[in-house]
Amino acid sequence: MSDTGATSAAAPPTPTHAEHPGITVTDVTVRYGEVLALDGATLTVSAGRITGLIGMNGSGKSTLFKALMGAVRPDRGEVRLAGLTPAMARRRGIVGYVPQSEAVDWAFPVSVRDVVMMGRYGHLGPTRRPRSADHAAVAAALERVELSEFAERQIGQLSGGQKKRAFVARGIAQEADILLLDEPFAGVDKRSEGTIVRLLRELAEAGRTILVSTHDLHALPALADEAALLQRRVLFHGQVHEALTPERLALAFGLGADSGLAAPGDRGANPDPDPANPDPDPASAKPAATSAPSPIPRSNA
Ligand SMILES: Nc1ncnc2c1ncn2[C@@H]1O[C@H](COP(=O)(O)OP(=O)(O)OP(=O)(O)O)[C@@H](O)[C@H]1O
Repeated sequence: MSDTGATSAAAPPTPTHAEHPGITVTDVTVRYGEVLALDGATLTVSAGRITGLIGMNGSGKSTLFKALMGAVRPDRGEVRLAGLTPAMARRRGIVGYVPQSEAVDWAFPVSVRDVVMMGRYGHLGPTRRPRSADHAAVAAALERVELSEFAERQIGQLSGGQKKRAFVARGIAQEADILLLDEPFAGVDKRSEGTIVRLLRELAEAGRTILVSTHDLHALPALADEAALLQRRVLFHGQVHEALTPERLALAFGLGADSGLAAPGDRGANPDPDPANPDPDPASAKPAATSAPSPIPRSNA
């Protein structure tokens, strides 16, 4: 664990797959014209761990995912997935991606089964036709996310949570070593959230490397082993309960430490969330009833 700002300048040599099967982001800077989206971001995600990536709107979370998927090329620095460049990792089917809902054309005429089958493309033989093993893998993935009965539905006709589960099933069918999930809980009902959290924990225990961006700090202790606070660069990376202190959250969300922004573990002092805003976005959250800097207990310890 570390407050990583001080260490980001020293770029370590690129690890090989054998040395590091997870994700390494080394001193990555990304600009969109005049906009500096990432500024020397450095992060290591170990295999078998789930890391929550948290930061306010515009802090660079999606840009980091795009860099990991090779959709944007860093101006400086490098990313490696299992020691490979994004293009190589994608070609080898090592990395699975659950995109933000806004990034998907839900009107596209594909069924839920088709979407999950996309995860099998890297496994198809020269004929590019799915074989019985591929159909079986898709059926098993659909069952794991509890979507078997929706398999033939057009993907856009699912609820927000079901759509996310369909993309998680795609990653499961792909058997990807590394899973990237951009805001998997946005617009998701509690049942879907619970299903996704449980599945990701199972996948991590099976050795997968998982990076999840989320605004839902309350989901984080049950979900993640570690948390990384992003504000163009990684301000802190360590145990979840160490990241979710009022001081560190204030740093990441650009508020004064005395703003009253409470860590999820402080919920006990305010057990009934505002029914109009049950899962407040911390960037816009009104001050909670307590500002006591008590670290939260990890429920996955
Ligand atoms: N294609 C683009 N062209 C120009 N600026 C962009 C582009 N994409 C993102 N940005 C800017 O880069 C910064 C980082 O954006 P990014 O989408 O990575 O943030 P984010 O943390 O994912 O935000 P959110 O939580 O709102 O999804 C923002 O200032 C954003 O306006």
